[in-house]
Amino acid sequence: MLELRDVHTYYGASHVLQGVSLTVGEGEVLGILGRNGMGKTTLVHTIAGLLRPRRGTIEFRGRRIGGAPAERIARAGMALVPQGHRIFPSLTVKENLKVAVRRGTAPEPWTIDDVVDRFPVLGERFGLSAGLLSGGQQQMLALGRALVGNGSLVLLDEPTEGLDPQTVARVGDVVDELRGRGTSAILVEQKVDFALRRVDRALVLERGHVVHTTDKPQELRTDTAALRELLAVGGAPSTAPSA
Ligand SMILES: Nc1ncnc2c1ncn2[C@@H]1O[C@H](COP(=O)(O)OP(=O)(O)OP(=O)(O)O)[C@@H](O)[C@H]1O
Repeated sequence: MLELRDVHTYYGASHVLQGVSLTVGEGEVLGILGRNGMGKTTLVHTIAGLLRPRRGTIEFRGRRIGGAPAERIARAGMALVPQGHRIFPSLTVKENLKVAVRRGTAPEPWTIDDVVDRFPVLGERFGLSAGLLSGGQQQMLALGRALVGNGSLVLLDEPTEGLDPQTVARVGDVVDELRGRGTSAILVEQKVDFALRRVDRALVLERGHVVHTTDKPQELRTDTAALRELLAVGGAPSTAPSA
């Protein structure tokens, strides 16, 4: 589905991704963990085509996409839920969803009704300008927009950031459902326990390098010593069991 080989990304002279290699298989959910500023968003933006890698190759569904424009990558079946819920504030909730709908390549397509069913508050605010939604509601809308885009790979960049626990649980259900529907995903999360509960594999980024990978995320979840070493967490709120 997705393969990165030795990808390097810079901001000007600042060398942020320093040779990242990873794969995401068909229907697989990969977790990306790491402390603040370690390059997670840079990695997701490089995959989605918002940043151009200076070296290395990226293949998506058998095609080289490294350096391709974001629109082309989106059309090829990749959907991004950006950090900081980017939506169209002057469009209504309904319009935001409608303009995002694609037949796409998802194994089991999502409809606007599916999104409203999972996040009823969006249905209640259907005719409202999206800019008037709360931050959490905008995040649900951003996720909904990615879902109805029906890509075969969904990139979720901290989809639970700033959400109340009940909404975090709903987002968790949606991630589980994506996985159940056979859609591949990359889940970037600060909530380590939330992520490790629902990914098939996980990697840890540290200063632009992959310093750890596991295909047994459940084992890492309970290995507090390893978590402390890799992520400097342990007993911190982000590792507390979550839905
Ligand atoms: N537009 C930019 N220009 C220059 N440097 C940047 C830019 N965006 C990010 N960086 C730097 O790149 C590094 C990686 O940032 P990135 O946002 O990818 O990390 P992150 O792991 O996603 O962190 P967070 O969890 O805080 O979002 C940081 O040192 C950051 O300061």
